[in-house]
Amino acid sequence: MRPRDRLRIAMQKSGRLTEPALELLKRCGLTFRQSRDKLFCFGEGEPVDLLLVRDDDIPGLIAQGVCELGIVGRNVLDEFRVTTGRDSEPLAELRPLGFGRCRLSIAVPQEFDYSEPAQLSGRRIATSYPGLLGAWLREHGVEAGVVTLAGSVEIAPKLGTADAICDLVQSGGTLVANQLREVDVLLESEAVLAGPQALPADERGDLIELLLKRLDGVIQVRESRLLLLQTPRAALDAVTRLLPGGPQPTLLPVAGQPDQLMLQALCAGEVSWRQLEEIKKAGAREMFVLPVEKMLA
Ligand SMILES: Nc1ncnc2c1ncn2[C@@H]1O[C@H](COP(=O)(O)OP(=O)(O)OP(=O)(O)O)[C@@H](O)[C@H]1O
Ligand SMILES: O=P(O)(O)OC[C@H]1O[C@H](OP(=O)(O)OP(=O)(O)O)[C@H](O)[C@@H]1O
Ligand SMILES: [Mg+2]
Repeated sequence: MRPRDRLRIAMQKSGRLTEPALELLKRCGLTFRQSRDKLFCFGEGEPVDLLLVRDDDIPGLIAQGVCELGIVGRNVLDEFRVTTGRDSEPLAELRPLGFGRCRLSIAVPQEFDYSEPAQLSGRRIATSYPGLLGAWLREHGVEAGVVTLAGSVEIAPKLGTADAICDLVQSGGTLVANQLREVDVLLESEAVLAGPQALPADERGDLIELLLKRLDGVIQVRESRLLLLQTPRAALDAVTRLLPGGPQPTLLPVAGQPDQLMLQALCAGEVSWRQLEEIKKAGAREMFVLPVEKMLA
């Protein structure tokens, strides 16, 4: 029997999600003793250990109870749930983590005049996600051939083994390089924390709760920006209306300029150049957008 008082988290051993996942766990106060070429890393501070595996294995490891949590792309988690029929089973997406963003899309050769899914009827579609693709085709009442490939899916149309593909897209560079065009999105994906719908009724449940609280704090701070600006009192209403969401701004007087105010606002996300330009048009100036390192309300 394995001890029930330590938690195991599975994550990708080597790939796109490895560095950001480790960084996130570190920010949550978790550090690990073993070197990264090992499969198992013993947690130093908290009783939380790491399993370093292929990302495709993560949902199965959680479902089998080998580990309690996993950091994995939503694309991999949902593919597992669809193909194993574990949609309603207690394998849940506990938190979106905000990195590894990409989408699972249908792409066709440039010359394919695509306007709707029905045009895929009778065609062959190459993919590494037969479960998600099959579900999408059924949903749209399309009968198409699904050609399952482990990788290099984008080459299939050129080789004549498929008429279209269903693959991950981020910048779109891979599609352009292969004269393909993205025409439909099946799934918006990012790394997620996967785990049990119902927490284990032992120490591990308490640990998961603690970790989720820390994670929420870390994610909130990571996505927060502090906006500082100066505005004439007369423009305050207009400027305030344009501020990206968040709590009420703090206002401070500006020494020697009674008609001016210094405004400080915590924004719950990126502040774009476009938003800044709009705020400036409303009368603000001396604008600064600062990242937030730590926050204790
Ligand atoms: N171009 C991309 N940009 C951003 N995120 C991506 C991109 N491609 C894939 N991802 C996300 O990152 C996850 C891991 O991608 P990676 O290419 O490292 O996986 P892999 O080759 O399947 O690795 P493994 O060896 O663990 O099986 C994907 O499942 C997806 O969620
Ligand atoms: O839209 P883009 O920014 O081009 O990204 C999409 C590509 O990234 C991933 O492949 P990856 O680069 O991991 O190559 P691999 O699957 O061959 O390992 C994915 O499978 C796509 O091919
Ligand atoms: Mg993989």
